This record gives sequence, C-alpha cells and structure tokens, in this order.
Amino acid sequence: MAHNELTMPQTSSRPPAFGGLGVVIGAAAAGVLALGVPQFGVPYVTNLVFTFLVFFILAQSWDWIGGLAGYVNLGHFAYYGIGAYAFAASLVAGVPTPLCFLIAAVAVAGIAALLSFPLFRLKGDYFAFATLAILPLAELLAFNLVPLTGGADGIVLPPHYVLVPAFYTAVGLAVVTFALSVLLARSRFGYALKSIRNDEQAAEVVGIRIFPAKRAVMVLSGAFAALAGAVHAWQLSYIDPPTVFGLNVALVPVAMALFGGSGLLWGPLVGVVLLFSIQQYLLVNMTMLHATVYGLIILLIGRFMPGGLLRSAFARSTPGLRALSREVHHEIEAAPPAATHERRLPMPVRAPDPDKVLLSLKGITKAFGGNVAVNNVTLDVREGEVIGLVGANGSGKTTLFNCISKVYEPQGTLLFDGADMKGLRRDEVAGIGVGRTFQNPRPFGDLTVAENIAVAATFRADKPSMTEALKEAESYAAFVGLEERFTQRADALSLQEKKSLELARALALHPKLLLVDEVASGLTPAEVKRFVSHIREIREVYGVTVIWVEHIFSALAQIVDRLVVLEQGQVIADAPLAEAVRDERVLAAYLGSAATKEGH
Ligand SMILES: Nc1ncnc2c1ncn2[C@@H]1O[C@H](COP(=O)(O)OP(=O)(O)OP(=O)(O)O)[C@@H](O)[C@H]1O
Repeated sequence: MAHNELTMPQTSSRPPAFGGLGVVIGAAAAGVLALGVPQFGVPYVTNLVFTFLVFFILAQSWDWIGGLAGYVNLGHFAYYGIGAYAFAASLVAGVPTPLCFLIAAVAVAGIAALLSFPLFRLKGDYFAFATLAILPLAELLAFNLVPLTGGADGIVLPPHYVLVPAFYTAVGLAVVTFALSVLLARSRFGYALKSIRNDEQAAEVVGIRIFPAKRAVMVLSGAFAALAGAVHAWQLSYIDPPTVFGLNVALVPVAMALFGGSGLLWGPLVGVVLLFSIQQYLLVNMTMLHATVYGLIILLIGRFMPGGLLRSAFARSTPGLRALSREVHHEIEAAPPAATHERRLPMPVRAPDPDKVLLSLKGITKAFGGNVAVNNVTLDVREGEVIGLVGANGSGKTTLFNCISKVYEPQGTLLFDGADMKGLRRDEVAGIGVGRTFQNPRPFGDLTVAENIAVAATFRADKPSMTEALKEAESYAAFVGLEERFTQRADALSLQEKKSLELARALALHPKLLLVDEVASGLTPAEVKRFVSHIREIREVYGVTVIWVEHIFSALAQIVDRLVVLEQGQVIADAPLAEAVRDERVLAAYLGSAATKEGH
C-alpha cells in the first residue's frame, strides 16, 4: 500500500491560543525582561527573583513527570541537592564553571536513570513513598560521604560575587524549562507520557514502550532539577545536607505545581507565583507563625481546589485565568463530516493469502491460581478470516485475547506470521501487527478523540508526525461515526462511542490481525449492521484478519467464516458457522440462551 494512494480529509492542525511557538516567544520575551532586574541595582530584589526562578525550574520540571506522566515524584528535590553537591564539589576542585553545570546535570541524569529501574516497578502511592525515601537517604549519604561532600560541615564555594551571572543563568534555565514544557506537551514523546498517565496497559497495546518513556522523563526532569540546584549552590556559596535535602523545603515545589494545576501548561507557573508571593508576605509579616499559616493555606487549597487553582470553577469563570486554565490539545478544524464519510481509510491494502496461517496457537494455557481460564487452546487463524470467538461468561475469551496481545504471558506457543511471539512485549505485539479493543473500553480519557487515534498512529513502524497522524485520525473517526466528536475529550463520550474510538485507535495501528472484544452489546440493530459492515470493509478492502468476541450472535452470524467455541477455557468447537450451530455442545454451552433470547 502506499499512503500516496489515499485521499486524505481536509483537516488542519494548529496550535491552541496558549501553546506552541507563541508561548515560546512569550517565554523568551519574559526572559529578556527579567534580564533587566539586576540593572535596578537592588540585590534584595535580584535575589528574590532569582529564588523565584529556582522554584519555578523545580516545579515545572517536576510537572513533566508528575503532570504529564502522572507519577508523583516526591523525591524530585533530591536531584536538586545532588546537583548542588556535584556542582559545588567540581567548582572547588577547580573545574571551569560551565563544566560544573554539565557535570551536575549529567551526574543526576545518570542517577535518575539508575533509580528508574527500581522506582518504576512501583505505581501510585507506593511510587510516591519510595521517591520520598530518597531525600533522607541522600541527606544521610551527604553527611557520611565526607571526602566528597564535606559531611556536616558542607562545602564552601570560592568567595566570588556571582549573584548577577547566577541570576542570568537562572533566567536562561527558566526560559528553556518553560519552552521545553510547551514542546513536550505537543510532542510524540509528550503524548506517550500522557497516554501512560491515562492507562499504561492501553498505552502499551497501542505500541508505546512505557519504561523507556518513563525513564527518559525521569532523566530529563532530574537533570533540570540538578541545574536548579547547581545555580542555587553557585549563588549561595555554601551548602550543607539540610539546606539541599531538607524536607522543610523539599515538597514546596511539588506543592506549587499541584497548587497551580499539575498537568496544565501554566499550572506550575501560576502555583509558583502565588505560593512564592504568599511565602514572602508571611515571612515579612509573621516571623513566628509563617510556616504554620503557609501549611494551613496549602491544606485549605488542597481541600477546596483539589485539581489546583487553574482547574477550579473560580479560574474557569475569571477572564484572565480562564485562558491559562486551558489544556494543551492539538486544535483541529474538522472537515465537514459528510465529506469524509465515503473516503477510504489511510490503511495498507493487503491481499490475504487464504492458505497462509497468520496466527497459530499451540497449547495456550493461562491459569489464575487454581482457576485455569484458558486451557490448552490450539487454533490456527488464516489470513483474511473473520472468526467468531464465543462462549458463556467466564469461559476464557477475554483471557485468550489477553494472551495473544501479551497482557499475560501464557504457557504454550504463539506464532504470528510464522514467528514465535515468546517474550514479546505488548508494544512489540502491536508493532508486528496485532490491534485490539478492550471489553471495557480504555480510551485515554483526557485526550481528545483525535489525539487518541493519532497517538496510536504515531507509534507505528512508519512513525508519522503528530500533525500527519491527526490528519489520518479524521478518516478513522469518520469511519466509526465519531467525526462530530473529533475534538472532544474521550472521557466525555458514551460507552458505545468509547467502543467505537477503541476500534478507530486499533485501526490506526494498521493491524494485520484485529481482536475485537464485545462491541455490539447495547447497539441498536441498525448500529450492529453498520458495525458489521465496518468489519466487512476492514477484511475485504484492507485484508485484515479479525477475531471477534461477541455475545450478540446475530452480529456474528452476518459475517463470520468460522465459529470457535470456548467452554471453561477449552475449545469445544471450531467449525464453519452453519456446522457449529448444529453442534449440541455448542448450543448447550452458548447459543441456547443467547439464540433463544434473540429469536435465532
Ligand atoms: N486477572 C484475573 N485474575 C483472576 N482471575 C481472572 C482474571 N481474569 C480473568 N479471570 C478469570 O478467568 C476466567 C475467564 O475469564 P474471562 O474474562 O477470560 O472470560 P470471558 O469468556 O471473557 O467472560 P465474559 O464473557 O464475561 O467477558 C473467569 O473465571 C475469570 O474470573
């Protein structure tokens, strides 16, 4: 097939009002303005803005992992501390200053990469607590690795007045941090992280290698925290373990990002501006009680604005804040639905060889404790076939799909296109041409329909850009009837629409084999008919092989070549449809109740 055979819909993607180049230019302009601060000649003000910038770099870089990937890294500040020590130790050893920054960033990047291995075995609260433990551990090491860190005495840097160059460095770093956030939010990598945040398993089955993506964002955010630590150490001219690893400040950047609205482009900045201002006000006006009042304010905000200020009703109804509270999505001007309906899908057109076995299962078994969900299943699926996989509830249909797509690694042998699938990861299974839908749909809820489809397309072997993928996405969306929902968030869709989106997302992978898990329940007869016509087109025009799990027998009866019947994990029938429905065991196991209900 060739993409150039295709007629693409007239879709255009343009950056949202507060995204892309405009924001990068805005950030650069703010940076240039900030460069003027030292010209006032008031060191207090320069110092204040400098500290603000350090907090901003920390909060914003934390949000790459916390907001984009959804991993709450409470130990982010440890990277700041290690960066500060690496910088200070190098500077004292006589290394030129720019190289000291590089050493700090590289050292922490290496440590972050190593820490990723144990940390990303954990999720949710466990991940957060494990990362929190890094802070006291780093502090302990700083106290005890005396030759490197000076122990409790800390490190005194060479006595130079560096506030102004440190300030300029911090401005540069802050601008780069923000510009990177803009680019990340719209990049393929950023979308991989957002998909991971939404649903790791679904991300894997659309071809995303999740661990390298998580490790990469840990390394990137760690390196920027290290640079913040380095520039701060430079300006402080003295560091000791409590200053750079102390829990009293370690969680402040996290609180700032969460307070503003983690995961929103402007969230960390707004959080830093507000919390930093409150902190300074309290420091000046409440010497004794400032920490208590500050903590109370953070608690109250957490209670009444759990998603952060920019996600609150107040922000959404306040003109200035409303613009800042927008999520970064690729904005699409959808082509008129009617114009795209009849267009062909941008999929490869394959001519199936009916004699060729595409998928071969030999003795596939999967047990959960003593419950053998799939029991010694042996089955050949030929190219271009549409197979109906049926059986009573709990007979093992979904588990068999999970074995094929490597949600589980089963016992037995799986061959795809003649190659052994043993040890393949889920993303690799997607890469070799297996697409699937989930019985309970799992779209990436806070991405739009367009982005859901496009993200799958961008992780195909031919790696189209996000813009190209968004163009393609409209064809798939129109194919499954979601053209009018194209720019809406997936979590706003109905159950049926989510199922349709799953189909579109799976098709965007250009699968050779499509595993469809119960899409017809809840559809009207007309909708079932339309869905069947989709499956027919997928098979007849694009040569895709399909295994369809479905309880609605009338849907399968319209299209399947073969019926494979499971009972308690075992194949009890594998025959052409007409033959299978005459089998007593099949009727008893499945068709009895379903067929009677439907009048078949
Ligand atoms: N993750 C799991 N842990 C433990 N048991 C499981 C798990 N997944 C499935 N099972 C069990 O495996 C058996 C087969 O379940 P499976 O979901 O594959 O059946 P199914 O045929 O798809 O059912 P349904 O038609 O209701 O979707 C059931 O007994 C189920 O309880």
